[in-house]
Amino acid sequence: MTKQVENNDLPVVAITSGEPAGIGPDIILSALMNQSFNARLVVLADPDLLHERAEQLNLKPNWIIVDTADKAPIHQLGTICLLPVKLATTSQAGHLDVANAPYVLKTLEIAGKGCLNGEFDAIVTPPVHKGVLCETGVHFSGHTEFFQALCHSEQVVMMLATDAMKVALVTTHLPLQQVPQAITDETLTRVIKALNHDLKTKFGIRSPQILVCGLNPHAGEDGHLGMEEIEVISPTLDRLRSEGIDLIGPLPADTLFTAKYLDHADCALAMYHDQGLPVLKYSGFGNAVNITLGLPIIRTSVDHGTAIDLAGTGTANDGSLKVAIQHAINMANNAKKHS
Ligand SMILES: NC(=O)c1ccc[n+]([C@@H]2O[C@H](COP(=O)([O-])OP(=O)(O)OC[C@H]3O[C@@H](n4cnc5c(N)ncnc54)[C@H](O)[C@@H]3O)[C@@H](O)[C@H]2O)c1
Ligand SMILES: N[C@H](C(=O)O)[C@H](O)COP(=O)(O)O
Repeated sequence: MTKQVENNDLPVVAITSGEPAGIGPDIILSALMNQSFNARLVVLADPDLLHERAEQLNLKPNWIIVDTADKAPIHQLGTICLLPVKLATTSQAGHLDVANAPYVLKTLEIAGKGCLNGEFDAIVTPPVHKGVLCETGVHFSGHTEFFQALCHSEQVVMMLATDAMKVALVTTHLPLQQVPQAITDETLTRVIKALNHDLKTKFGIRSPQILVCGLNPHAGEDGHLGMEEIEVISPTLDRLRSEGIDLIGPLPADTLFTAKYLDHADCALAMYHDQGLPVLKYSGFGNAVNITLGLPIIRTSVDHGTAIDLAGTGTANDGSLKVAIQHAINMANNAKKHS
């Protein structure tokens, strides 16, 4: 009886399979066989895909198949609990096939809707291949934007985190050419408010200090190297400071990511994807988590892509997936405590 109560108290975490031809299946198998998690983990995948990849990698997990998430047991080392979703066609490691794009999207949809209706407490997403999903004719920018649309969230924020630093982005998967127009007072305000809110609520930081990058080299060099800092970023930061948010910047991005600043702040906010993420990945690739802030649900992911070149070889590092699963569990436990 006691056991039953404990079981039901633990969060149910959906883990999607990601791109079936990539390393998603490999790292799911390896992470769940090598680390135990105090949660009920449900992998949304085609059982044949996982069985075949396990065979290819010479792994022999104990399989549990459930038809509903509530039947998922507490994770045990070496056990994989599957909620079946059928592939459209057999998938071969290392060979992308657009025919399986609807399968990938289906797993995300089941996870997202299941989280919204309370079936799952959190979602962890191994990597998808954006290019092959776009080949269906429907543009797919990333999980971040997919779950934003699914949850009808006005503003989401992509944040990647290691033990050493957190880096959030104002714009996400946007062509570089479109970035300057996207840095508006309205967007910056929404992003900073969502970031500040979630640093408090999801990370328990009472008064977060956020370092904000400039957009241009040397934060515009007093307008000689670009006007966005003077015309948009500084006035927005000044207004938000007057509302009580602890913001430093805009700082030149090339020196913001140094101990002098990072040691005293809680998060860095970069204006675009490749301004912030290379620094984070250089410092912690393989051990970072990607968290979508601003959603009504909990969603974490890995810090790497599909690594098609490594699928089925047994050489993919599962470190980031383990971190992503643990973060999802922590956040779900935290949310349960405060609900
Ligand atoms: N969370 C996600 O869904 C996610 C994240 C990043 C990239 N992607 C997508 O993945 C696809 C491929 O992207 P990419 O080639 O730019 O990046 P990638 O991360 O797949 O590969 C970059 C390099 O890192 C290596 N690598 C990646 N993950 C590794 C791991 N776990 N262990 C060891 N080595 C690893 C690869 O072999 C490759 O050399 C793209 O479609 C991209 O959009 C998805
Ligand atoms: N920008 C992420 C990264 O570089 O790691 C990655 O593309 C995943 O993004 P989504 O979580 O939106 O799929």
